[in-house]
Amino acid sequence: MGTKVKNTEIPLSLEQFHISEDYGFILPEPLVDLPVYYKPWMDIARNVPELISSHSLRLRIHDMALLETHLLRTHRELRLAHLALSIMTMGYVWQEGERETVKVLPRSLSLPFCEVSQRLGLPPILIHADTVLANWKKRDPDGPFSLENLELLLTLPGGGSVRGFFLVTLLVELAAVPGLKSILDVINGVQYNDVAMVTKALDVVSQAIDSMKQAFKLMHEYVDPSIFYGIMRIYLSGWKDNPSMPEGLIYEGVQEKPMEFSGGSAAQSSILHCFDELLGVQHEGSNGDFLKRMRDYMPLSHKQFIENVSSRPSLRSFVLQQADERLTHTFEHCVARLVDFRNYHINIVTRYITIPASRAKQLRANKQGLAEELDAIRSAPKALEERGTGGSGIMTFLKTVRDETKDTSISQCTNGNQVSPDPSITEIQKAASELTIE
Ligand code: HEM
Repeated sequence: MGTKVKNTEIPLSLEQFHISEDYGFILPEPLVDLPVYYKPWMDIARNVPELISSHSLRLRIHDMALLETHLLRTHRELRLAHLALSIMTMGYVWQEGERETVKVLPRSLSLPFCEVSQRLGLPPILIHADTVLANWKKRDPDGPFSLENLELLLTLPGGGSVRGFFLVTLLVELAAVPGLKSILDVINGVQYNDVAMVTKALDVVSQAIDSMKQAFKLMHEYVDPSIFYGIMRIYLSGWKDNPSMPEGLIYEGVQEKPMEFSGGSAAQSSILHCFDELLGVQHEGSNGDFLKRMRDYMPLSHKQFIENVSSRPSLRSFVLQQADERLTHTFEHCVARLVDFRNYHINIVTRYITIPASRAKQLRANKQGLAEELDAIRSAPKALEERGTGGSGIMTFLKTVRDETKDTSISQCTNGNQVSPDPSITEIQKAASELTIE
């Protein structure tokens, strides 16, 4: 079973890593407001889209008072403060698009943002744990956890598509919760040599990955690709490996040297990292480095949970050792579901980034198209055409990560576990190839 035998005596619980039994990595019932002293932040943070469209957000932030952070006491207060400061920061930096970026984040934002971030162990930039995990409330508190009954606390330019993007991702996180809980049973089952327990728990993980894909499908209904590409994406972008901010950003009053941070991306979601570690998926080279780095953009206790799962005895070795037909089949099925999820993700990325990027190039070259479409695409950042908001070169990265997942299969998918492409996927890929993507 290799060299990874550590931690075997310590029973693992979600609670010790601040992971909720009901909500997983989602912050349960985030606060909707901060103590009244922080009204100047919340007044601006609640109006970021309007202030950007009137080009007055930067002015408002220059006039904003420098507030102390010691009155923020609880974890949930700190999370809401991080969300509010991150939304203001992204708006401040990208207010005028990629052409007129700033070099310095003023001290009224940079000082409290860095203090709050330090207390949370998070970077001072917008992250998945802000916009998705801690940015929701139920309209009717007794109603269901459904898109119709959910609202964002704070938002960015892009209207209903921003709401759809963050809330659909939230539903994907929620769909993962039974799988997350079953990770503990898999680990215990391996520890006690209980093949039936491992098989049953792995089955739940597979079902959870399927439910995540079902939730993911809502993206098509709630998020418009041209709004996502042309308006929203830039506000999620960071200042690391970003050609439009090659030097990074100076956080005034914190340090004179510019700092570099990746932008917000669901690559910072802890859930797929957990499933990868459980199944033994190995991400090598620069892709592996990028994914590892994304763990520094997660709440510390979630990162520690992933590391703990990774330090447990190898499930894959256990499956090979046991040579139990049902267990092997269940393991293979689980790997195939994860490959299928990543294929679906690749196709979403094709629809929301690759196709609009290709269209943008065409429009720029021909200067022909519908006025509305031209407008949206013109404001789209050129620097992000080939890159993800986290800074990765998108397609090669995503396909390699998908292929590394396939490589975890014991039989290399030779007996009926192949992942058949979704019909909608084939259509999207056909449409994409007709647009001659480079
Ligand atoms: C319109 C919807 C989405 C788009 C356009 C999109 C785009 C991207 C891009 C461009 C990357 C490359 C990394 C980067 O530089 O940011 C990425 C990575 C990733 N995204 Fe998404 N994403 C979407 C939704 C989601 C959702 C809902 C999830 C699920 C929680 C997700 C999970 C991931 C993961 C885990 C990675 C890392 C690569 C991997 O492990 O396969 N994404 N995404």
